[in-house]
Parts: sequence; C-alpha cells; structure tokens
Amino acid sequence: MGKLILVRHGKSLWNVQNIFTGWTDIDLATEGIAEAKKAGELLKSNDICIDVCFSSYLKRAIRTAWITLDTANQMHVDTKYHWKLNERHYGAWQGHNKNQILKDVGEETYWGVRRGYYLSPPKLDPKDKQQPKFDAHYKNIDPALLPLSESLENTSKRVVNYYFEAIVPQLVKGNTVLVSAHGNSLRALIGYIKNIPPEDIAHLEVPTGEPNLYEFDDNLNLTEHYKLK
Ligand SMILES: O=C(O)[C@H](O)COP(=O)(O)O
Repeated sequence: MGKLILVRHGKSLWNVQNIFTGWTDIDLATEGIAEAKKAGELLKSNDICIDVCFSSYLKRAIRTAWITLDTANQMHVDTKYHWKLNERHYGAWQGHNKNQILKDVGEETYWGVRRGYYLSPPKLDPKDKQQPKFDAHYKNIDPALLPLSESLENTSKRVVNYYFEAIVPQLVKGNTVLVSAHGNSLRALIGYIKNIPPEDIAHLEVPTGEPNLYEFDDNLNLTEHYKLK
C-alpha cells in the first residue's frame, strides 16, 4: 500500500483575522506561504517523492499544494482538484468574526457546531450570492449536491466518498499521495482513517502547514502515523 501525506493549507488571510471562511475562496497570508514552503522543505529533507497530489477547489489549499511541490522540486507531479475536499461549508457564519459569533450564540452552541460532529451552522439564505451555485467554480456540479451549510458529519460523507473514489485507488497502486486540504475536511478524513468516534472528534485539531504521513496494511488499516520533522 502507498503512503498518504495530509497537509492543511498554510494560514489564510481570514485565519489571521479570525473570520469563519468555509467555502469562501480566501488566499494564503504571508505566514501561510512560509508554512507551505516549510512543508515542501520537509518533503525534501525526508526524501519523499510524491506520485500524485490532490487539492480542494479553494485557492488556499491549491497554492499550498503548488508551493509545497515547488519547494520540494516536484512541480511535475500530477495534481487533481475536487470540491469534495473543500473546507466544511460554514453556512451563514462565513465572513463573520469567530469571537462575534461566540458572543451571539453562546459557548454551548458555538463549540457544539464548531467542533461537534452533528450540528450545522445556520444555512445561507437561499437568495445569498455566496451560495456555491452562483460561483463559477461549481458550474458543472449538480446544484442539489452543493451545501448551504454543513455539519462535520455532512463533510465527512463527501470527503470519505472522495477518498474511496480517487485517493484509495492511488494508494492501492503503491503510490505516495499528497493531499492539501482544510482544517475540517481533514478532521473528517483523519476521523475516518483513525476510526475516531463522533463524541471524541472535538479533541482533534489539525494545525496549518504541518505534513503528516499515514501508512497502511494491505487491508487499508492504519499501521503508522507521524508528523514529518
Ligand atoms: O473555515 C474556517 O473558518 C477555518 O478554516 C476552519 O474553521 P475552524 O477554525 O472552525 O476549524
């Protein structure tokens, strides 16, 4: 079985400003560019040759993949993009300051939605121009599949579906796979790979720009997991 390397994009401009981002297409901050370069240096110093790379449709993850591969001198690597790796859709919380939302909804709702498994933020208004169906990125996707907000459970369904559809076949071929994605799309995927029950998922945090390597046995059970150093 091949090796899987997961990296959360470097810090974005809205990470730095503490704003809920979700599917809003915000670019990397200067600090995030430096984190992506560091991730590429770690691939290089660990002698890791990527066979195939995957990213979401969002530029903070795409740019992280590009900078990481560029820094590792592996710009030739075939890179596939898919909306199913996007960040969890943060619904009507997108574009709002996290501290303000905490004040508005209170601790219990805030943390239940932000770190729990089953709760979703309020949906975008159906007339809201932020809706993915109005965004050219998603013009070829059935609008019925595009969310107006998501719980981690919803995110997990699409991410794990894509994992089996596109990523697992690469691992089965013995390939080394790099995935550049997001805090919550990766929480969903890691939760699945590590078999973390929904009630414990709140404790899983995925820091920006830190590549983690996962190894599997022939039945795709996780055998080893470590952070690249
Ligand atoms: O979408 C966002 O706002 C962040 O990238 C991730 O959200 P989190 O801080 O709740 O994990």
